[in-house]
Amino acid sequence: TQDCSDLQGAVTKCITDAFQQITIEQQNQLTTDDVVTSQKADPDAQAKQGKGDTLQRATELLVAQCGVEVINEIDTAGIDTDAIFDQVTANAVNPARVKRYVSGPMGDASQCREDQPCSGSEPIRRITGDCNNLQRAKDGASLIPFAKLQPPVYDDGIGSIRVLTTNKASKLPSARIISNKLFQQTDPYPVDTSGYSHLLMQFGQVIAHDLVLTPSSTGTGGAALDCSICDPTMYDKNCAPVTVPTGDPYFKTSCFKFTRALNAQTKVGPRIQINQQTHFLDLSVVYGANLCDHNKLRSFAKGQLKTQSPQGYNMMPTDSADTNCHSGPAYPCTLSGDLRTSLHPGLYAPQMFLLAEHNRIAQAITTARPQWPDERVFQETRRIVIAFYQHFVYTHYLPKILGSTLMTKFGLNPLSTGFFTGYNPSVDPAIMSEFGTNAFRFGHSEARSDFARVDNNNKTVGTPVMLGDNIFYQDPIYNKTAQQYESLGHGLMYTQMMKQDNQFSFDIRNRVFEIRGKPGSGIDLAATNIQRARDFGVGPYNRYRTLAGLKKAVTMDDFADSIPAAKIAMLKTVYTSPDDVDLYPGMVMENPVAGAVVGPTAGHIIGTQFKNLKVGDRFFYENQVPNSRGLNAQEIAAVRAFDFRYIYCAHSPSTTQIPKDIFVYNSPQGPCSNLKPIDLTPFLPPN
Ligand code: HEM
Ligand SMILES: [Ca+2]
Repeated sequence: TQDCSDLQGAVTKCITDAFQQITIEQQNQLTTDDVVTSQKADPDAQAKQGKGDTLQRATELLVAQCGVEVINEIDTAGIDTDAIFDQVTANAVNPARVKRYVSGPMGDASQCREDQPCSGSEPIRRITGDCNNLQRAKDGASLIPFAKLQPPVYDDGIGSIRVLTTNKASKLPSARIISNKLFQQTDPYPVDTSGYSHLLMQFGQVIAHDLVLTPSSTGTGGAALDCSICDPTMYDKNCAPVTVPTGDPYFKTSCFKFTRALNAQTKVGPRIQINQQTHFLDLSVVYGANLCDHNKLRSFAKGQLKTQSPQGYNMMPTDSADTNCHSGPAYPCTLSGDLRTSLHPGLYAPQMFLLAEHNRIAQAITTARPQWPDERVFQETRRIVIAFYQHFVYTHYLPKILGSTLMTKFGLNPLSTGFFTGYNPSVDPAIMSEFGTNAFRFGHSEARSDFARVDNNNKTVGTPVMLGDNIFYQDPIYNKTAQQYESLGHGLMYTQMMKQDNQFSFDIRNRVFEIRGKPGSGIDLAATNIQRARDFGVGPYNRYRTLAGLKKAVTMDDFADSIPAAKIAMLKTVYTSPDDVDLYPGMVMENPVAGAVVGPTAGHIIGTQFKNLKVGDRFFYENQVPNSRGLNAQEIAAVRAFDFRYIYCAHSPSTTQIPKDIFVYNSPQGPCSNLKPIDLTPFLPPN
């Protein structure tokens, strides 16, 4: 072994050994063709994994030899472990294999990235999110690591998934056991008492897909790891399948699949996860977060995004190469800015309406300014659509989720006149691990198993689409007798969502990714949320509730300031110490904040995130940042005057009336003819 006093030598030796070990392990990896995943890593993300895995192993070897303090010593000594990795792998015998490992140069030179240097005068945000921050060009860009509210707590201090209790004396219960005890729905299940519609759930998922996509680890050459193997001696180190107890009410196997988030660390130290979406609220869910995806979506004429019209319906383009798709080729899945659009049929209508409105505006601009080239029309349109979407999220979505107290506390209320002056380039907008893995997954509790199909008059036009039968099946979208996606769009407005609490619909808890006719072939999403937080090293609930002003619990009963006694009693059936309660169950058991959907802890994390997304986004629609092109006074007035409901009327031909508030299921209807398109005059300078 190497002498730890020669740090440089010890690091080099450990990286060399780690590289060798990982290379051999890769040859014995078990991969599979039939894994369906919503978290598929794109090629640029994949290119980072070999380096990440190698450096995690090197860190493990080094710590075993020199103690955990070595990580800090390396930093203090200024040793560039990234460079040592590059040296070591450059000397490796097999250049083809190394290519997959050396992510830095290869990843950055990818054709999918926008590499030109930042210039302060760029009129519109980039597709990849680069250069939003002029001091730190990569802030908020796609493929950049998640931020963290609290440092990660991996069991080994390096990167192993959290399986131990906080005092390390025993093992945490399996996430499925926790779900069985705490997350089952009563029958019938409680609906939301504020009268919110299922569309509030659905729109939340669109926002989630705009903000977060955590790529999963892959096997060699991008193959899917087989993480449904239950024997720990057999599965890859990047698998962490969830143990199913014997006698489980639904699953007959002893585990269900779970793939760890891809490790993109670039130096000796802890494991690091990245976001494949742009972190900003910028409709990357519609436009794509890298140039390769983006270019596939555009027609490159008149500013249009591609569409198609089978059976007379205006639809998104399809992706015949989508390996997740169970219903193709007869009913192909959808191509959009996010690979999860075909996850279930409820997502289609809201995403389609945004795309269709882009095309409507681009057409109007082209008609008014026929001399403008495609690129100019496209980007001007994109700028308008992102602006009214941001306005809608902060005006109509967030206040319902957070309530007025938290909206005010975090400074999230939109202005009705003038400009926001709080842009702060020192704020990192990055999505926080705690937000992506848990807090913003509160919406899973709102999702029903049944997605109603009704017409404009709320009359049934087909049998409800069951979630568990339709994960990555798109045939309901093509069903013309049941009015295609229009009836699902209406159904979302005219049914209640489930209450946001610790009850999850049967399909969310048992049938996500299930293959038709094969009960038990899917996963439990609520349990997966717990496992995902452990995967990221997100610590327990007790570490977070204090941030929201609650006291640190010493006994389980101390949770009484936020959790009702009956639910604390439930927590006691799975956890013995308050320090072990996972963040997700803690949050969904909290009483909601007055006027809010979520409780204080989720509310704190979500509020902090949307604050960072506002003050840390140079292109936020309310900004007038010196030397950056924001909306001018007339433009922002047009955005504020625009009623978002217009897009539900305009792009669903059978819709002639619309609820006063599309997020309130029984709110009075009014005619669509009262709603006007956005006034484009301010966006059309004379030339
Ligand atoms: C029918 C409804 C929904 C289904 C079937 C669904 C399914 C999923 C699945 C399979 C994942 C990946 C889990 C993992 O491997 O870690 C996920 C992640 C996530 N979901 Fe949902 N979801 C739904 C609704 C929602 C809603 C309403 C929200 C928010 C309001 C939401 C927010 C999120 C977030 C933030 C993530 C993390 C994304 C990432 O890290 O890549 N989801 N969801
Ligand atoms: Ca985004």
